[in-house]
Amino acid sequence: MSETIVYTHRKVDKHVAVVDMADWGMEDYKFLFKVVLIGNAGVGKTSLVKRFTQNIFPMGQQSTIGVDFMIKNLIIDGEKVKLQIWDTAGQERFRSITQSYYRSANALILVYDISSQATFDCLPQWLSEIETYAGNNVLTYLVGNKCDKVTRREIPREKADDFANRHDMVFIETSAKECDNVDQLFSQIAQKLTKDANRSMFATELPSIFSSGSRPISAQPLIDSVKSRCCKTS
Ligand SMILES: Nc1nc2c(ncn2[C@@H]2O[C@H](COP(=O)(O)OP(=O)(O)OP(=O)(O)O)[C@@H](O)[C@H]2O)c(=O)[nH]1
Repeated sequence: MSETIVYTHRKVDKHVAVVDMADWGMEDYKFLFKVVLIGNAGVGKTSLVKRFTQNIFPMGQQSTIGVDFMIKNLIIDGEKVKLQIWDTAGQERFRSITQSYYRSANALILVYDISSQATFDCLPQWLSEIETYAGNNVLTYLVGNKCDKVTRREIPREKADDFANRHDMVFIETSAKECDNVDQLFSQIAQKLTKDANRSMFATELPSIFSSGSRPISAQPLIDSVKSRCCKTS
């Protein structure tokens, strides 16, 4: 497992910019969110992460061994947010290692390959893994990757959309190769998590530890600590 910090700077839309580490101090951010990618081997998890974090699509990508992680900084509506992106191995033999990363995830990205029926057929198994190992309120996205393979499509978009709706997931199709919807995927997740974390803070009227110069917050422990305080005082 290795931590890689990558330097890129671009604007995704009027709300979100992916920014260079050099612009911030290491501890200078409001929220830290953990995002974990899961799904069968070869669906393109590593390629999605590399496209988002480094804006590259390396040919001949090696299979992931265990887990890998990357950090990316974003500015969401003026707030500094750090995404810790965990890329897990799809191969069955790593399953017991990768399962241990679900619990602390703020968001899960479940990936299949739109040109492979087999990867879509495995989704119920992945959902049962999520149910067993992830937290209750984890934000889950279903991602149909390789949407550039138009003539080899095996899963109609509507079928996947329907599956996602039935299982309370947000659905999006991407192409790591063609850079389709990849920034949108990660920035939508970061925006939703930021909104939810801000809402939780506001609802519980936390003291003003978030004013400038405050220490960074890892979103899940923050929300947990807010909940436990509420219980004590009520
Ligand atoms: N056409 C096309 N090929 C892709 C795309 N994304 C990934 N690939 C290819 O699919 C293969 C597998 O990609 P990976 O990113 O290694 O897949 P993975 O899900 O990380 O695989 P594991 O690490 O084994 O779990 C590679 O040959 C990639 O080049 C895509 O969007 N379009």
